[in-house]
Amino acid sequence: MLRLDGAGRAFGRRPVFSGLDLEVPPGTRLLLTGGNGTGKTTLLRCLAGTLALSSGRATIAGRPAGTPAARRLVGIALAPEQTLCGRLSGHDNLMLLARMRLPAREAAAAVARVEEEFAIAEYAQVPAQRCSAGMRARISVARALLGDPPVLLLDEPGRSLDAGARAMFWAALDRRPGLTCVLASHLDSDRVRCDRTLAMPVRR
Ligand SMILES: Nc1ncnc2c1ncn2[C@@H]1O[C@H](COP(=O)(O)OP(=O)(O)OP(=O)(O)O)[C@@H](O)[C@H]1O
Repeated sequence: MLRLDGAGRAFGRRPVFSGLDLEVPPGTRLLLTGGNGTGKTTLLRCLAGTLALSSGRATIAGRPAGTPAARRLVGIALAPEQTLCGRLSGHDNLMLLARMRLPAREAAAAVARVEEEFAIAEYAQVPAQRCSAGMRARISVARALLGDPPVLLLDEPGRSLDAGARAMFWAALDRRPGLTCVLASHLDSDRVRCDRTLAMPVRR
């Protein structure tokens, strides 16, 4: 479902990773681990297509990462507390993406479903800029699931979530067994929820 062939990314002359080969079969949950600055976010951004690789190739179901065909297959929550439109309510943030991803007649039902899954309803009408970091993270992760994309890319989804919200997150993933998921996390509790681990190498 997701593939890297000799993938590398550098900033200036400084490589973050290089020569990375990876194959993630459909339905796999891959955990990215590694200390601060080892390149987890950079790799996720290259898979999402918001950052280009410096070398090699990344594909989503055979489509080059970043192309419209690949982006349509991917749900993204890369900075879960920061990527909402602050002036819009959580509900309107969700509706905005639902309308882009789904036929108009399906958008409201899809939003209602994720609002229920993440218990968002009670603050769904509050502007996102007045929500707490954890509330915004819930909305962002819920948003990534809209339209049931086959691939999910998540950067530390549990960082701001309380224990209950983390349980909701994993339950939502368990309800979607075919989903291919790559997530970066520093939490030991996430390791047992994933099938495979990729430890980003430390560079000096
Ligand atoms: N836009 C950028 N310009 C220059 N260097 C960058 C840029 N973005 C990231 N880097 C560098 O790339 C390296 C990897 O950063 P990245 O954010 O991918 O690490 P990470 O593993 O996600 O870290 P953390 O666990 O702290 O979130 C770091 O050395 C960082 O300074």
